Amino acid sequence: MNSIYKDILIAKKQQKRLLAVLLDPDKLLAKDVAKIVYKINESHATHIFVGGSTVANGETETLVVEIKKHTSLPVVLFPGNFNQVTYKADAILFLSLLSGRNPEYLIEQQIKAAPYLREINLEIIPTGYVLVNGGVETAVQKVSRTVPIEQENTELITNTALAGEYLGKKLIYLEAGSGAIQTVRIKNISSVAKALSIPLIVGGGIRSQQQMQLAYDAGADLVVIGTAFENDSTFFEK
Ligand SMILES: CC(C)=CCC/C(C)=C/CC/C(C)=C/CC/C(C)=C/COP(=O)(O)OP(=O)(O)O
Ligand SMILES: O=P(O)(O)OC[C@@H](O)CO
Ligand SMILES: [Mg+2]
Repeated sequence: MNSIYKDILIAKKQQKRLLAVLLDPDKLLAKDVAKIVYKINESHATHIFVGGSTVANGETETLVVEIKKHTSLPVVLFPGNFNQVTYKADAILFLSLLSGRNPEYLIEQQIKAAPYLREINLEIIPTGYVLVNGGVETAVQKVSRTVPIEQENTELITNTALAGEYLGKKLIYLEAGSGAIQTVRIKNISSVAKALSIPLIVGGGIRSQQQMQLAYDAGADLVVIGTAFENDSTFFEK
């Protein structure tokens, strides 16, 4: 029970760098799953995240089932909506969008998911989700109808993440948004990492090994790669 979070904590303590590949049920065709997951197995990835900002009912479960046929990596839900919850995954990032002021994504979605989560045996990882300006209007921003925090406002970014920890979140996910032009600035990653004692996830717009290294060096415990691998399945071979 709760082994995925425990493993993240152990990795953090041992200063092991974690890497999640984000697979979007909206974009990945069932026929391509085996090939794609094979590439992930061959890479340094430690986790597979599954989720999207806009995913039709049932698509997430179908994809998770297909992924699990081909890997022993933990499959973690990263849902944009409560309709993406499925017991077929290993864990769920139980997100609350702390940077936004839309009650739907602060608490309503979580209330909608609760009765189903009660019935199933899915590891729940309370996660504070902090969206910063990635230089374009990203899908998360559009769907959630919230304003990201400006990257210049390191203090607000840091205090938001810290408030998440004090609220009892087990992880903070610092996000520039999928396909961001500007990744989360190093200054912001390091400021948040210094303030937190819980593990820090960083994602959004990371497109090179160098950007990954910089994020880890600044204090990210887990880096998420979505678009770069979506666009080039040889990304991790480089
Ligand atoms: C806890 C439960 C059940 C749901 C969480 C609901 C919340 C708070 C969501 C946060 C806001 C949100 C819409 C997050 C989306 C996260 C996500 C999966 C982003 C990936 O975006 P893509 O779908 O890859 O965007 P593109 O299609 O533009 O690449
Ligand atoms: O698709 P990219 O830009 O890699 O972003 C990954 C993830 O942080 C999006 O929520
Ligand atoms: Mg994406």
